Amino acid sequence: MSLAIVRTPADLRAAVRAWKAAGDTVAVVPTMGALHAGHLALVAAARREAGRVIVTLFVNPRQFNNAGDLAAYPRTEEEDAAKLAPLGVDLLYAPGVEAMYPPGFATTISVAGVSEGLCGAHRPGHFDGMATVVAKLLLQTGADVALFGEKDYQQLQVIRRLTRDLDLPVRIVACPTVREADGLAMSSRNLRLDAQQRAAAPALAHVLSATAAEIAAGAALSRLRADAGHALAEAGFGPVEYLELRAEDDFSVVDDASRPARLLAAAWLGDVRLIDNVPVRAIPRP
Ligand SMILES: Nc1ncnc2c1ncn2[C@@H]1O[C@H](COP(=O)(O)OP(=O)(O)OP(=O)(O)O)[C@@H](O)[C@H]1O
Ligand SMILES: CC(C)(CO)[C@@H](O)C(=O)[O-]
Ligand code: BAL
Repeated sequence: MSLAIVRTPADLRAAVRAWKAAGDTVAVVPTMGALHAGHLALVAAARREAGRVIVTLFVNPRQFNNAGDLAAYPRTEEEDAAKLAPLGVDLLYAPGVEAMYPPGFATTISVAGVSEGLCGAHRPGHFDGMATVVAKLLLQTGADVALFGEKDYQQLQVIRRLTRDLDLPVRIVACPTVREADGLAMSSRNLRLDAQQRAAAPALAHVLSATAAEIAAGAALSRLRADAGHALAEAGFGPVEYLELRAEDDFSVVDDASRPARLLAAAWLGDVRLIDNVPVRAIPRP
C-alpha cells in the first residue's frame, strides 16, 4: 500500500479541489513527523470527521527558538509514510522549507493573550512561528476540520483563537493525550531520552496527577508547588520551567479548582524538554 506524497501548495490544492468537486469533506492532521500512537489517534479521529484525510509533515524552522532543538528533531519521513499508508490517509503533504517560505516571505501571525506565559514565556517566538505555519496549512489544505492533540494544550488555545480571529472556515477538534503504559505522554522528543532519562520521564505525569488530585480536593497550587518541584528533582529531572494552573474557559491564571482548570508543566530531562498537562475538576463536597 503506498501513500500519495505532495510537496507543493499547487499540487495540494489540485488534489483538494478534485475531492471537493466530488462533494467530499476534508480533515487535516498537522504534524512535524516522527509519528507515534498519539498522531495515529488524531488520524483515526480525522477519518471519523471527514471523507478525505490529509496528514501534513513539516518540521517548521520558524517555531524552534533553539537551533540545537531544530537540528536534533527526528526526521523519519519514510517510516512515517509507511505508518500512515494502511490507515486510510488520502495524502501526505510534506513541503520543503522553500515551498513553505519562498524567498521574500515576510508575514508573521502573532496571537496575543493565550500565547503569553507558559511555553510562550520560555520559547520566545515559538507561538508566532507555530501560528504562522498553522494558518498557512489550514489555508493551503482548505480543510473543513483540523485535529490537534491536548498534549500541546497551550498550542490548542492559540490555534482556536487564531481561527476565530481570522474567520478561518475550519472546525478545530481536540483529541486527548495518548500515553505510554507508564503514563508518559507520547512525544516525538521522547526518542531523544537515554535509558535512564526514559525511566525517569513518567514522573512528570505522576507528579501532575498527584498535584491535580490535591487541588481537586481543595488545596491551592501555590502551597503544592515546592513539593512538586522536589518530587521531580528526586526523580532525576533538571529545571522545572513552569507548573501552572489555568482556567479552561478563558485560560487565565488560577490557584485552585473553583473553576474547571488545567494543570500544565514543562521540565527538562538532560537536554530534552518535556511538557504535559492534566484536567483538574473540584471534587463536589457532600
Ligand atoms: N501524546 C499525544 N497524544 C495526542 N496528541 C498528540 C500527542 N503528541 C502529539 N500530539 C499531537 O500531534 C500533533 C503533532 O504534534 P508533533 O508532530 O509536534 O508531535 P509531538 O510528539 O508533540 O512532538 P514534540 O516532540 O514536538 O512535542 C499536535 O496536534 C500534537 O498536539
Ligand atoms: C501544529 C504543528 C504541526 C505546527 O508546526 C506543530 O506545532 C505540532 O506538531 O504540534
Ligand atoms: N508539539 C509542539 C511543537 C513544538 O514543540 O515545536
